[in-house]
Amino acid sequence: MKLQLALDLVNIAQALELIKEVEGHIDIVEIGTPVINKEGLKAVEAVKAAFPNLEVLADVKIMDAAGYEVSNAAAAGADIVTILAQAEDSSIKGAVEAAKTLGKKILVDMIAVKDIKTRAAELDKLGVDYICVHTGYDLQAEGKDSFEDLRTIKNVVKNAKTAIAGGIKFETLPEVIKAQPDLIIVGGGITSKEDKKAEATKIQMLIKEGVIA
Ligand SMILES: O=C(CO)[C@H](O)[C@H](O)COP(=O)(O)O
Repeated sequence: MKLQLALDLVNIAQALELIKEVEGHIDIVEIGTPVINKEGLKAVEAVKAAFPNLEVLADVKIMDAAGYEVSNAAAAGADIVTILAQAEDSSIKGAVEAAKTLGKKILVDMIAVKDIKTRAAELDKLGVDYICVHTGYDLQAEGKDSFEDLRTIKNVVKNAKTAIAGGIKFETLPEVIKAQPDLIIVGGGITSKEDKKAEATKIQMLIKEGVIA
């Protein structure tokens, strides 16, 4: 199980500062959609230039023109690029093809998908690298989470790695670990804390132990 830190509510300078604090305790850093929408792919460029040894995910949430979008994110330094599960199959194929050519990976975000089981099985056959269940901020505010969805995709996904995102924090981590995803994505659960390094350390240790509550 790997830990991905999601950075959503920061500018480039704040992102660089924050990563410096927790660098040794995360596997992947995500440049979140709000950051890319505000600052552009230069946010990805800046992070990759400053932390070349860290895997960088560009959360561009592609919906169309997938090959082109993947190429742009890859050129900026992204190692992993996101596409929405609700994109056309031809877009998913385009993203996978471009990523393979460029030596990059595709993470599919299942946000807002109604039939998780069917779509996850389809995406798995299309050759994506990660399938990620995700409760976005708007549903988190209604008290929703993705724990059940994670168990669902774990039962149908045979080839891709599984991931989970959305409101995960130290206190809810045991529930996530129980389902054994390959990748756990934590944003506010680390970035909202006063001592981000201490929180990332605690979370990383729990993940490494693979503790099952
Ligand atoms: O993709 C996102 C929002 O669309 C976030 O990066 C993801 O939800 C993780 O952040 P948090 O742990 O704060 O929910």
